[in-house]
Parts: sequence; C-alpha cells; structure tokens
Amino acid sequence: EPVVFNKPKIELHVHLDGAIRVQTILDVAERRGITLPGKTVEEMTSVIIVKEPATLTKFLGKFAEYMHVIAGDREAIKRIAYEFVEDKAKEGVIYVEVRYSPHFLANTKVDPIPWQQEEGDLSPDEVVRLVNEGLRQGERAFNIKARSILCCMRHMPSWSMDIIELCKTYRHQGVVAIDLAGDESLNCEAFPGHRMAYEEAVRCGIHRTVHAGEVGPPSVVKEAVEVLKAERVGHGYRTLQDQALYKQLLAQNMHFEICPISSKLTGACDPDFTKHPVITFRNDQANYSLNTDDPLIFNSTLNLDYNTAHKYMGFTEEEFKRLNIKSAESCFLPEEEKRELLQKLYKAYGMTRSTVF
Ligand SMILES: O=c1[nH]cnc2c1ncn2[C@H]1C[C@H](O)[C@@H](CO)O1
Repeated sequence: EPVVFNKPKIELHVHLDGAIRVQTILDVAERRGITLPGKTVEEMTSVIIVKEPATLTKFLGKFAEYMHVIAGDREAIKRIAYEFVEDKAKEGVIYVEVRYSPHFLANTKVDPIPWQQEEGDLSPDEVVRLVNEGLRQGERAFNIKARSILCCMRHMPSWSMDIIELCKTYRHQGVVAIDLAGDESLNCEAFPGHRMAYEEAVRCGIHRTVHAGEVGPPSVVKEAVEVLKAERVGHGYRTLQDQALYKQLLAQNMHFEICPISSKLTGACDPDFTKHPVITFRNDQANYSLNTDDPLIFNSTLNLDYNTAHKYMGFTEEEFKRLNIKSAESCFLPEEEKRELLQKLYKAYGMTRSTVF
C-alpha cells in the first residue's frame, strides 16, 4: 500500500479497544491461561476482523471475541495504551485523541460486570489511571501527543454519571472529553442518564462529542447538537438526509469525525466509495477529520483511509492538509496547546500562518 499523505496527521476518532494488536491479545491470553479460537496472529485476525460490509450491531459483537482477555488485567490495559501510541507514531500521527469505555475494561464497581468476567478488584477509576499512565509513557517514548475521551455507552445510561465524574477527576491527567458510543440503531433517543452527564459536562467545561448519524437518522444528530451540546459529531453521515440541519451545521462550523473504511464495513454507508458522504463534506469545504475508528476489527491503518479517499474520491494533498488543520482547530486541547499544534502543522506543510482555509 503506497503512502499518499506522508506528512504529520491528526486523528480524533479511534477506539482504544478497537485498536489493540492481535499479538498482544495472544500474549495476554497465554499469560492468563485463557483459551482463544485462534492460536496464531493469522488465525486470531481472521476470527476478529470484519471483511465484508455487515451491520453496526454485528460489528459491535466482534468486541466479545477478545475483550475478556484484556479486561480486568492491569498490565494488559497499560500495555495496549502504550502500544497504541507507538502504532500511531508510526503512522505519522502527531496528535491523537483515543476513546474507550472504562467500564468495559473493569471487573468491579461496574454493573453488570462485562464480558462474563468474575468479579475482581479493577474499577473503572483505576482503568482510567492505567490508560493515562500507558499513554503518557507512550508519549515520552514516541514523541507524539495523546489525549483520551471517555465513552458513555448508548445501552448503559446508568454508567454515564460515572463517566462525567471520571472526566472531571482526570481532566488534568490527559482526559479531554466525554463521548456517547454504542448502538444507535437499537435506541436512538438519548436516555436521561446520558442527558444529565452531558449537562454536567457543559456546566464544568468538559468537551463533548457524540456518535450520531452513523446508522441512525438525522434526528439523532440534531439531538446530539441541540440537547447534548456536542461540539463534534462522531460519523454524522446521515446528517446529509436533512438538508436544513446540514446547512445549519455547516454554518456553525460543526466538526464531523469521518471514518471511511469503518463506514463501509459497519454498513453505515454505501460500499461504493465513489458515493461516500465525505465527498459532499469535502465539496462543501466542511470541517471534518479522517479517522480509523477500529483498526483492529477493520484490519486497517490510517494510511488505508487516506488512500481510499485519494483513490476513490479524488482527494488531493491540498485537501489532506486542509482537513488536518481543521482537525487541529477542532481538537479538545486547551487553546495554547492547540496553537502550538497548529504551528507544527503549518511548518510541516510548508504554509505560512496567514494561509486561511
Ligand atoms: O463505530 C462505532 N459506533 C458506535 N460504537 C462503537 C463504534 N466503534 C466502537 N464502538 C463502541 C465499542 C467499544 O467497546 C466502545 C468504546 O470504545 O465503543
């Protein structure tokens, strides 16, 4: 696979638990005495990955193939965070915001205990500390910047207040925002638990993004923006089905976190990339990023997403630069750090600060 955009990049939408190395899953399973359906990287890869367009519900079921291996294990959680930063650095990412559900990696103080684990002594709070630590060590070792976003899950509104409390506790240790992930096709109106957590986020100045309009209708996007006060929309493809809403969000400079490979394999978008919604976003010079979402499950890399945009949608170097600058402008870093990040991009892209998009 050729590298189409070999310059510093920003990634804003990627799930930590969807970006684990297969080798790490095998290593941890062996250490913990857990039997897996595959013994080699090749075998396990074929068990985990989605090759053909499926549904979001079917795709989300893939996490159950390996989450029980990593969850509840302190060393494994720290390791996946550290390795994640290494993998991103190798892809030319200089700033990444990585998201996950602390509850999904815990085995105590979480109800129900996920992945059929026995109760243990690893709480969501300690999971966040372990991820923070792994990311920080990765930042030092690989010289890039990594921040995290904590996910509420659509089907678990009772977890959402924990999430906002964790965001508040760890806002100076690398946690920059709250997200709402999970299956939008099963329940598409946000429960009171989610709404209360987002209200608290607004009150405390915690940044907000929401998965919306990936497979759900434009009304979910509208709710994300108007009720949950999302500053960015995860995916948001279906926004285009409501032209008034789309025009409004364009005028508001709303950021859309676009994941091309993901959108094909979750069945969110037409598998024909020449019909992809991001073409419209680009033609309208909208504010959006390109992201991998879950590279483990899609067996993909950020370069593959960029290549796809180049090969099937005619994306140019110029547009890649523009969208990365928009991504930096829309990231959840404090203003001073954001300015620094933007300076780095301008320099790497051979642009003067006055170039305005
Ligand atoms: O593309 C997605 N849409 C909705 N939810 C998702 C997607 N990718 C991953 N998730 C879920 C499954 C993960 O366990 C959770 C937290 O990272 O977020």
